[in-house]
Amino acid sequence: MGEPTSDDARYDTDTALLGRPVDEALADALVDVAARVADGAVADYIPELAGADPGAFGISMASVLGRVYGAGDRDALFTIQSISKPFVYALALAELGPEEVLRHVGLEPSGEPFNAISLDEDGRPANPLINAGAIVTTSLIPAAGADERFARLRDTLSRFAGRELDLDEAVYRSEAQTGHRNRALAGLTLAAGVLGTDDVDDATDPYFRQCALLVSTTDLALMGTTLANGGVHPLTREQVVDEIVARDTLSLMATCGMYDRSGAWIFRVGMPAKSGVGGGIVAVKPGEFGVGVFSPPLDPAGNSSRGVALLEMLSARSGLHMFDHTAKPPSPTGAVTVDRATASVTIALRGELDFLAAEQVVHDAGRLLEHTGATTLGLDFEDVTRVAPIAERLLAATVREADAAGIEVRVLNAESLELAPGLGIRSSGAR
Ligand SMILES: NC(=O)CC[C@H](N)C(=O)O
Repeated sequence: MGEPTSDDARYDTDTALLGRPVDEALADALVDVAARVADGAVADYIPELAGADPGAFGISMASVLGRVYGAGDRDALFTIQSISKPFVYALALAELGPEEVLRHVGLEPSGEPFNAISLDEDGRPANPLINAGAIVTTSLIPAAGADERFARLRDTLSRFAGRELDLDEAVYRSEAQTGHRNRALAGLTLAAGVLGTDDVDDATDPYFRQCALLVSTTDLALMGTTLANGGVHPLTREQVVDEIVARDTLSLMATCGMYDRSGAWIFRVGMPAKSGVGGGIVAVKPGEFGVGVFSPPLDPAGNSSRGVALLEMLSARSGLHMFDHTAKPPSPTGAVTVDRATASVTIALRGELDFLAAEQVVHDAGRLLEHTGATTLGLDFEDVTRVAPIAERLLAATVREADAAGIEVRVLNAESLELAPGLGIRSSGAR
């Protein structure tokens, strides 16, 4: 094993200097919200949930670099409930592809409660995050029967969390005995021809069990971080789902994750999220971190009252909204080398090249060529971490323009970036 490094700092931060200020900020936020918000009621339509401690309150946060922070009841276990839905949807997308999944369940916010009888004009539930759509999604997971289907779901949710998740047998049984409405929703979707199995129990039984998996806020934070990190778990480093599947899942969470409060949620908090009637919420800051919160009393929409208030406050205080204005990024143009003897100029590029960065590079290159009279332009990609497709197209078009104007462009050190050869940016090899 050797000395622990930041890469295996599991469930801990690597230094007190880094860990304490974040933990303290989260603890302060809990105290603030606990003093202000006391409304809501613990879910009791699943009898076994009624016994939850209404005072339990916890939060965890995990960055894509694998550092984990938290405060309050961060280790308490509760059932994941509907927070399982986006992760099962991710598995369905990965297994069947978006087109096939879309034939069975839609992409539209329903504006209705989580347990609504929802079928669109094609007989599909509005989206995979309300019960009807989630039950259909579960039914699509290829398996020989309910047991195998649940084993696959549990395995996937466990990979997202980075540890083996256990089942709360009592909550599962309690919902299986009383979940008549969910069985009815499954029956309706079977009649509409969109359920993936012709046995209703083969859909609802694994669904009830996926909802009864036990998680802590830390598990939720890490599950969210895996989505934030392009599908790669920040600690196990496992690619749980493809980048595009993670993106698709976050899209649904942004539009449908909080049921008929999804509009207000994205307006106020501005993060893709998913709630569950166990009192948990997961929220994601793409590219940065995941947050898990837990407080059992629910608002009328079935979202944790304190959880919603806490995330609203953190978003406002810390500027976490996905549509916050971002400042101009640092210049993508680093060191410039001019070689008068060979009439060449070389620009060292750096960071992630998005449209704005590519625009800047093209602008800077044009100016340099004008001022120096150089006829060869070197673009050195050594310190570039990624080239967005739109940036690649802009650069490729510029290379063609330059070529027509008699300027030779040399692309250096771009081997690891997998630039599309057809676009005309080809590496001339190392310097
Ligand atoms: N909103 C939820 O968390 C609902 C999940 C719960 N298992 C149900 O189907 O009713």
